[in-house]
Amino acid sequence: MWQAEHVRAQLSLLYPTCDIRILGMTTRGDQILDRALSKVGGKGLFVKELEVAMAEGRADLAVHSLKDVPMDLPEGFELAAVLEREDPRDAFVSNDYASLADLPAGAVVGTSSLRRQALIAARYPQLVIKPLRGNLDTRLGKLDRGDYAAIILAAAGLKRLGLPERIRAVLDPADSLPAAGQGAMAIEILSGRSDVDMRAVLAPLNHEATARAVTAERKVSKVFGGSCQIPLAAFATLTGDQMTLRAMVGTPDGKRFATAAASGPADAPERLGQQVADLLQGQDAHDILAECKAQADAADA
Ligand SMILES: NCc1[nH]cc(CCC(=O)O)c1CC(=O)O
Repeated sequence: MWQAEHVRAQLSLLYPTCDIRILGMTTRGDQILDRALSKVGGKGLFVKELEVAMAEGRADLAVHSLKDVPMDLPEGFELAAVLEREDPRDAFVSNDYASLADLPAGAVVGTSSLRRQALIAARYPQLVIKPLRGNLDTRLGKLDRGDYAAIILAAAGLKRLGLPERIRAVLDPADSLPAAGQGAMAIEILSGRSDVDMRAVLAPLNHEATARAVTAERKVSKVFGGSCQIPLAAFATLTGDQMTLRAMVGTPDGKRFATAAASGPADAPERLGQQVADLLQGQDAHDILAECKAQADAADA
């Protein structure tokens, strides 16, 4: 809702005579809270209902966290704008400890993200990772109740909701490489409407540097099937007209990783994404993916 309000405010400034209303919606991703997203089957868990609303003419655009948007949208939909990125990093949140390194052996860390789980297990094998789902308030509530010694959240969500003081430490991307698209919002529309050029309407909201970075990141994710079922990270940074992209795939237990990085012209983000994905494939990414599947099957059994 914060994100929708943010877009509405920007559009109101651009188009003061336009009446912009928010149609609040709940998605399957919001409703199913007893399972990790990696275990809830299907793609687009946070976007499908919004697409249905657009297809039925009840909404003209949908505001998403880009991290939750599938790499391939259903036929007839497209992303019209990517907004300037908020902090892309993961945040360490705790009432008692200052950082992951501070936690005693056996301390319980909350996250339902396979990526965060793998990264923590690799660096801090003495910690215990337990699932944590729900919106931000729910997750913070569970921490405050004492269910966890610490939890890991996206810094972007905490900052947007005015809770930056809950961040005890931001995780350095070198230790905890962000998910593709983390911290960025995207606006989705129906393609090819004849009555109004929505792309042109929304173009002023597009942030070109962010759009390029996330295009490279999402390309890596796409090559690996673009799902929440494997620990995958991809993070691009821009310096002038050059882009550097780093990515990793690993196993949920944190025992195996493939990592890769490359730089290239910022105006060819897909090529850079493919290049980094190829570098990952050149390592034992294939084996790692097979092992992810084995670990998921074992966890389900
Ligand atoms: N469905 C999970 C999700 N999707 C986007 C964000 C955070 C906000 C962002 O990345 O823009 C989160 C929560 C989290 O990672 O803690």
